[in-house]
Amino acid sequence: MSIRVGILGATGAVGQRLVQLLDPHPDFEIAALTASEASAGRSYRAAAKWGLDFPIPDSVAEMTVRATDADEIPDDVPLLFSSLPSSVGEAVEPGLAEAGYVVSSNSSNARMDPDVPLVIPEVNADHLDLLEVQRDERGWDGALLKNPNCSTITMVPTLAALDQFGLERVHVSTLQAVSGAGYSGVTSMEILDNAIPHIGGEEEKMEDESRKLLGGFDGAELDLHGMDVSASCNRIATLDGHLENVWADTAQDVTTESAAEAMADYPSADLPSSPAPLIHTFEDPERPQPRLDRMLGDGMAVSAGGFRETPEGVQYNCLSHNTLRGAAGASILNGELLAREGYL
Ligand SMILES: NC(=O)C1=CN([C@@H]2O[C@H](COP(=O)(O)OP(=O)(O)OC[C@H]3O[C@@H](n4cnc5c(N)ncnc54)[C@H](OP(=O)(O)O)[C@@H]3O)[C@@H](O)[C@H]2O)C=CC1
Ligand SMILES: N[C@@H](CC(=O)OP(=O)(O)O)C(=O)O
Repeated sequence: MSIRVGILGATGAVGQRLVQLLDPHPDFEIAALTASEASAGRSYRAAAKWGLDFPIPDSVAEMTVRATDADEIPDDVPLLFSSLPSSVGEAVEPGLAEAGYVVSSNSSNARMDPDVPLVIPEVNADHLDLLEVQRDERGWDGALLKNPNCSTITMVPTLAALDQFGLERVHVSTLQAVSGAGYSGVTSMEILDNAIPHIGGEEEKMEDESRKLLGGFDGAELDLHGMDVSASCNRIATLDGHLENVWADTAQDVTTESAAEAMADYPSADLPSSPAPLIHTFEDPERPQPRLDRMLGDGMAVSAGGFRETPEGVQYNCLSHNTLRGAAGASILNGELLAREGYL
């Protein structure tokens, strides 16, 4: 039987991707859509400025958008996917968890809170049990689970594959698509014929979140991974797909072949939205590219190529679809994990 789910921030860039991935989904059925007060009471068709290259699914087009408020969401909708602006997420997500909803959130608030699991199911599914600590500490019937930032999600599976060589330092420079800034984030006058060498807060998120994701969990507390991470984030004029240049310094010697093999062999998760293989590796040094490779694994795979040995480790490029694997698909994968592990 499918689980009834809600989408918070359903009219936005990520909310629309959630609609796309949930219509249909083997485990979930869309039962509620929320957005701001300006959209509440309108049909989804009228409220959403639909930006995907296929029609709004019939199942949601005439659904009435609700305000993002616990009183507006039916009690028989146990799981909420949240893609709200982080300031709104910060204001409403704890109240929803306290009211008994399990919230699988893509928004950046609370990602580094010590009792909030930050999860990529293929990398650190064991961190999910931090929810027991969260429920004990906060007295919640519901729960709050986060997926990481889209640039972090692109890089971390490749780092998880390399950690067998002893990761010590990581440098990363990103080339991020405009969809990452949301529909109103970057104007055409700012980005066409241009590149913007800074994305506010993004560097710090990559540096902190990757250490939490690759950290250890002993059943009570999380330890951050000991590697140093240094990031430089750049916006370029692609629509979807974040490309990243990574330098990984390792304690043990790593060859281009062993790095590529570790990534190609890195396992996917036994969940409906986890692609196999998780990481596509290319021998062609000109791949991966955003336009050619962002839809690998239905937009849920990571790809990597351009492997080169360096004096300290290995350098390579990696890519994933920022609004699918990096946002909506990441929250849904976490929802699938919550269902499998009995949290719903
Ligand atoms: N785009 C991306 O690639 C990624 C985005 N994210 C994160 O996901 C979240 C959403 O991003 P994105 O979809 O791009 O943003 P958008 O601006 O496109 O959408 C924001 C959504 O939140 C709703 N909203 C805005 N203000 C309020 C409010 N006060 N109360 C309730 N709902 C509100 C909007 O509703 P309305 O239409 O009514 O205004 C809309 O549904 C953000 O936290 C972002 O940082 C994370 C990773 C990647
Ligand atoms: N900042 C990212 C997208 C994003 O919203 O990230 P976060 O989920 O950490 O707020 C980008 O610009 O591509």
